[in-house]
Amino acid sequence: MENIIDIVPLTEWGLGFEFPLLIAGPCSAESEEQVLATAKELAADGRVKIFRAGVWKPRTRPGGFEGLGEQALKWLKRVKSETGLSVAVEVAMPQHVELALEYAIDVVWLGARTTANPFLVEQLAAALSGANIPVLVKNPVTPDLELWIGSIERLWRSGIKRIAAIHRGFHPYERSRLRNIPKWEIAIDLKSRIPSLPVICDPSHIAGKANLVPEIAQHALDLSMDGLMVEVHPTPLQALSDAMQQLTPRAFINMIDNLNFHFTTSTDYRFIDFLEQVRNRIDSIDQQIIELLAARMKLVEQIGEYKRTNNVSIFQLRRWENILKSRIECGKRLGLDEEYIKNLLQLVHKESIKKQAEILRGNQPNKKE
Ligand SMILES: C=C(O[C@@H]1C=C(C(=O)O)C=C[C@H]1O)C(=O)O
Repeated sequence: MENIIDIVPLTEWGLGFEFPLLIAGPCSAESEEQVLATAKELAADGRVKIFRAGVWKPRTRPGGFEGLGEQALKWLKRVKSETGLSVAVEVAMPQHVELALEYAIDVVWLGARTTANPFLVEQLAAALSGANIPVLVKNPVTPDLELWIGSIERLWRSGIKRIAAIHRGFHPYERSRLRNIPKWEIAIDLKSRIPSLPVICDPSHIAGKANLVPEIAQHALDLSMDGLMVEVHPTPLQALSDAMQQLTPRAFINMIDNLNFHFTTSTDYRFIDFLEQVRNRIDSIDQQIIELLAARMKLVEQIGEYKRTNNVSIFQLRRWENILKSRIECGKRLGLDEEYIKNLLQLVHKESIKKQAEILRGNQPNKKE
């Protein structure tokens, strides 16, 4: 991957954005009244900076409401002039980009199905390259970080420097409490891979149900996400798309009032001192964990040598079951989650099997083949 280091921070996008960036609006633009009423209520509150509305809707199955296209872009132009909000739409084809630019749309986003298609992203990147317009990139439907980064990279290579990612969760296949599996670790990994990239959370698509949206939005803020994109509709249950997950403007404003917006860090010297002291202790514990893992591996190697001499197989089911059971019980007594201990031990066991396999094949452990 090329080093993407020059993405413009949100606050310098020139559209009056503050941190965290709040984007809200209906899933789909359905009528001029619906669009304007929602935008006016959001604008009056003052915290939302971008009004979103889908005008081209890529539907999973044919026959659903596919958006009103150019007609709806005219309404968004009115939103802009009457409320001062910036306006954003999803684009999925180069023709969409052309029309969006013609109607002076301020920001566009690529949807989850588009991000997953490198040919399409390449075409969109070409269509957007001279436009000097910010582009938001939703994660692909599948939990594939490389594909997400690939789309961002394609846009960036075509000269777009105002880019943000939108984390909208991943397809769960089976029914779950949430509509999409968040897999927060992927959003965190993206942030570590491209530190200058703002990552915005879309709690509406992760939650799938209006009453779960605030919980997801709070979690995103707890993880230092740079903004929220939320679906807001004046009468959600009558919405032509995503009826279950949209909030009324009132409910949205209420949610924002009650969210805990954290600072990314603190300049208070007591906080800095405290953090440093505790982090020093964590550093020392991590050092000990690694030393203990190395000592454990030495013993595993001894067993491996002995198994080789005595022609005994590497994997020992009974012993492994006992280890899992006793360590999980021990962890539970100390307040540690069963799944956490299990995952950790599986990692340790996998590595010790690998080491013993090397020994059995006659290779020196640690020696490169
Ligand atoms: C080390 C051994 O070999 C394997 C590795 C184990 C471990 O890492 O603790 C446990 C059981 C075996 O599957 C052993 O037999 O004790």
